[in-house]
Amino acid sequence: MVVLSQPALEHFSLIKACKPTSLSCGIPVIDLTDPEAKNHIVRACEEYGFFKVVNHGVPLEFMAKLETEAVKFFGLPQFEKDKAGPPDPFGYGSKRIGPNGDVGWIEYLLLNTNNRVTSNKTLPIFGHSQIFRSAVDEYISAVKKMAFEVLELMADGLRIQPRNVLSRLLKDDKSDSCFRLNHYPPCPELQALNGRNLIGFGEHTDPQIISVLRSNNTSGLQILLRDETWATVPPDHTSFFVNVGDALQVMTNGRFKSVKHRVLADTKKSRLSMIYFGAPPLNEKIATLPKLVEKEEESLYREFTWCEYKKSAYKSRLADYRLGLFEKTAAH
Ligand SMILES: C=C1C[C@]23C[C@@]1(O)CC[C@H]2[C@@]12CC[C@H](O)[C@@](C)(C(=O)O1)[C@H]2[C@@H]3C(=O)O
Ligand SMILES: O=C(O)CCC(=O)C(=O)O
Ligand SMILES: [Fe+2]
Repeated sequence: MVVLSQPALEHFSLIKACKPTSLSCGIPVIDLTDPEAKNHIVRACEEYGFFKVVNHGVPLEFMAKLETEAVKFFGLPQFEKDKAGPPDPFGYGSKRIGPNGDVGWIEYLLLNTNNRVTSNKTLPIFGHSQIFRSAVDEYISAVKKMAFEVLELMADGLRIQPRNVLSRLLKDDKSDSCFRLNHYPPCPELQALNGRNLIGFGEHTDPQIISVLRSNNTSGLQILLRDETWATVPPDHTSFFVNVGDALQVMTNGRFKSVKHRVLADTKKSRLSMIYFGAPPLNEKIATLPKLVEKEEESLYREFTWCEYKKSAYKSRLADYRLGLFEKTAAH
């Protein structure tokens, strides 16, 4: 990522620094080995749409290996990284997020989680390093397994059967899940911008079912609480953070809320994050789970396919409320 002089920062979103609450004690922590995990997960999804996962079973070695390889990739000369772009839909991107004018202090790699060979960007990304490719594969398969377990515990907690009602969507060979590596370089120029913060990744909800995030020990991630205040999530490089996505909000008829989140840039330290976005197959219908409504009419959302939702999401700006178009009360 090319480092910019201070006037160039004007192109990026700056926000008035507010004192965010630190949620160190408040964020729900789910221990996957706790027999009560299923109930804690449901409560966390209802109250925050977000939780931290410990005792997750993913080897720390997989996380560390992928982090090392990603740092190497983002450390390559700009012209090398650009060979792997643009991210349409997969590949390397810098500063621009999505197709509709959003920008951030970020560079990233977007990858699919199935059939990675189909992309002609694969060579510039992995051509130099089989180690990077296998670190990505190893990490994704371990995190997927953990995501399936979280979704099965969620179904148990919601008392829905079969317990794979959610996990089967991510397990499907045609699942449209994707994977993202984000690098937020330090931004020393920020120090001069008194009382302002630079946006690394603007506020948004994730469109998928769940997102599973792991980062290095640099802070930056914030979530929006029910009282509309931003809370800083203390980083923990050994744990995972799970977001409820829009599709899960619909499947639970709004009982679980997709969490609004954003990332602020740091003056001195790089942030590196890796996120698995668990999505259903493109042709899958997204609708409230029958066990969670008495009659279909009680569903707040009309039925749609993941493909329809995704198309609509990619026409929106990051901060837009994307589910609005799919609410039954919406005029369309
Ligand atoms: C502005 C956009 C970027 C995004 C596609 C979108 O039009 C709206 C949703 C954005 C988001 C957020 C979660 C994931 O990071 C992502 C890959 C996704 O599926 O939806 C991004 C999209 C992106 O960066 O292309
Ligand atoms: O990089 C992060 O910490 C979060 C990024 C994010 O929310 C996303 O990629 O959707
Ligand atoms: Fe996100």
